[in-house]
Amino acid sequence: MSFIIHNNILPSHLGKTFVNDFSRLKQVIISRHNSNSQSRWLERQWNDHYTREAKLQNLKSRAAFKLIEIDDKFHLFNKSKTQSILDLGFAPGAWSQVIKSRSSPDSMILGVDILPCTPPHGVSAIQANILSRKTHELIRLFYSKHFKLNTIDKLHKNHGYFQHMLEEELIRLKETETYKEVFSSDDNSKIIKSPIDIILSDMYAPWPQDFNSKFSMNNITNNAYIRMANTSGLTVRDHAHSIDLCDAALITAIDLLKPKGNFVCKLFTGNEDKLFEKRVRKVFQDCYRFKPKSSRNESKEVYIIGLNKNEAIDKFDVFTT
Ligand SMILES: C[S@@+](CC[C@H](N)C(=O)[O-])C[C@H]1O[C@@H](n2cnc3c(N)ncnc32)[C@H](O)[C@@H]1O
Repeated sequence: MSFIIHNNILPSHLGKTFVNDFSRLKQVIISRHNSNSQSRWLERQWNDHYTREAKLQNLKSRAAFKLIEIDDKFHLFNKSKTQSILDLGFAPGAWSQVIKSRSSPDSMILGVDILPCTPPHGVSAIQANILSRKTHELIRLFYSKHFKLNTIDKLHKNHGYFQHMLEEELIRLKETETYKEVFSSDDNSKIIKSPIDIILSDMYAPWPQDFNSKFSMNNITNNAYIRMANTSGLTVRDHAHSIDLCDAALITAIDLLKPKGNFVCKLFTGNEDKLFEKRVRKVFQDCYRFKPKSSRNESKEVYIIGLNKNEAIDKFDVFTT
């Protein structure tokens, strides 16, 4: 079914080519970028141990090592247990690669990103904005085994589904007898209200788009981003934007995570981060703040880990006190 998208990992010869041509490529690329800040950024990337290691291991980005460190410490993924795992802001897909390699083959892994991106092999993906309530409904549908979405339409098998297509699909689904039977039935056992074991969010400013892609100037994508990035002053904006996305991830966890489920959320620190941590403490029995070694010292990012979601949560209480 085309709602589930598979792609293939880079052919292994690409890794070898990368190593052989490494120095030459470095010179060419750095010399093409005149501005000091661009050159400094590129220089840092080339010299960074984790960036090089990610290339060698065919990982989509160095972000993979942050999740590896988080999992080594908090033991989220289980190879011998089927888990439902949601990766928010999954593009370009390094975390999804780690999740896939550390979880059981039967686990259901869904990536959600506002940008179009083909997920790693064995991972499913939708292109949608997590700030939209409809996205939550679609995620719930995905994990509900009662539905097989889009069995015929293969139009977007390489790029995922755009939000409006998913919404059209949802409207169409609501008319079907199966939907009415499951979601309007008094038999609660059929409804999987909170189907997910682990929710991870590494969301932040959209990953640069592939400008050769026909989707690169897609308005649906860019409008949503512009709406979110509406504060002034860079550090303040980074923090405010990050808190908005963290709250969106926390609401997703309140709505869709099973009791005892676990949560990981990237946060750019600032004057509101203690408040966010306080909110996480109301939802989970245990809450930790973790800075992986692979996260650069100069970066303001930290990861908030919520373990063992509480049974009953009063959303109003979480967000008002
Ligand atoms: C730092 S990247 C994630 C990297 C990813 N964890 C990996 O390992 O490859 C942050 C992602 O969050 C996504 N994002 C930002 N806002 C979003 C939103 N409102 N809904 C869904 N995804 C969003 C961006 O498009 C971007 O791809």
